[in-house]
Amino acid sequence: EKVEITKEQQALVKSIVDAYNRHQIPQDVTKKLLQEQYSAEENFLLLTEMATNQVQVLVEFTKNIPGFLSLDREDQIALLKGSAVEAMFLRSAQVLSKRMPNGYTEVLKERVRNSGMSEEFMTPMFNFYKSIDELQMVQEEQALLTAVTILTPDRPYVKDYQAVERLQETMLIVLRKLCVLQHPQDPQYFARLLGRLTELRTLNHYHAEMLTSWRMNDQKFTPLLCEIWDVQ
Ligand SMILES: CC(C)c1onc(-c2c(Cl)cccc2Cl)c1COc1ccc2cc(-c3cccc(C(=O)O)c3)sc2c1
Repeated sequence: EKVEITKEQQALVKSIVDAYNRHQIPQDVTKKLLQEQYSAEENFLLLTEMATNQVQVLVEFTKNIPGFLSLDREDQIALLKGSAVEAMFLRSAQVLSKRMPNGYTEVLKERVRNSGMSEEFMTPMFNFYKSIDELQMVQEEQALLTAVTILTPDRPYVKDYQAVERLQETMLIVLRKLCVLQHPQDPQYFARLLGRLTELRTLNHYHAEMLTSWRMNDQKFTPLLCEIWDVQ
């Protein structure tokens, strides 16, 4: 059937993509990834700094998702806490995708591989990065997929499930249309995109274990990360 994006859907995509591009980790922070020496301690510190900055970026992006600020305040917090790790996997996946000649791909991969993280998390993590890279998402899809991830209604402690579901539904309808228009040769593209969200959920589980294994070696996180990940 002829897929058409309505005027208000176009406006929705524009506001989300603009927010996605407007809120990024400042260059003077990310360029440290290129400059600092390589040691497990230094790599862990840098990744901690990046994650902390990324959470701040994520909060600003989320506030620009139409309808988010009209949700119950406590639900807003529950959605951010529940989706932070998944949103950061999506963001770091974009940075690691070879398609973006951003100069960070190799150094970030190197630092993640040597940051005191145990081997058992590397495999699922880098499999995810590979599966995201294969999708070759355009920025509209990346921005909308991040919004869809944040607006996942079944996060712990969400009270008004329906309100969140309605917002997510709106995003999914637009995302599906974009996928059909952007990848006419691949009718399964949208389904594959949603499959990545399922994979992200499993990474959440690995990440929780990663945090405890890091804490065992008494690695320090920042107050913001402790807050959002309920550690320490
Ligand atoms: C606390 C820390 C040790 C940690 O614990 N788990 C994870 C994690 C790891 Cl390993 C992998 C996935 C998810 C998480 Cl959450 C991390 C590091 O998380 C991050 C989070 C976001 C970003 C964005 C970056 C980035 C670089 C260049 C450019 C840009 C850019 O946006 O331009 C972004 S690096 C980076 C590192």
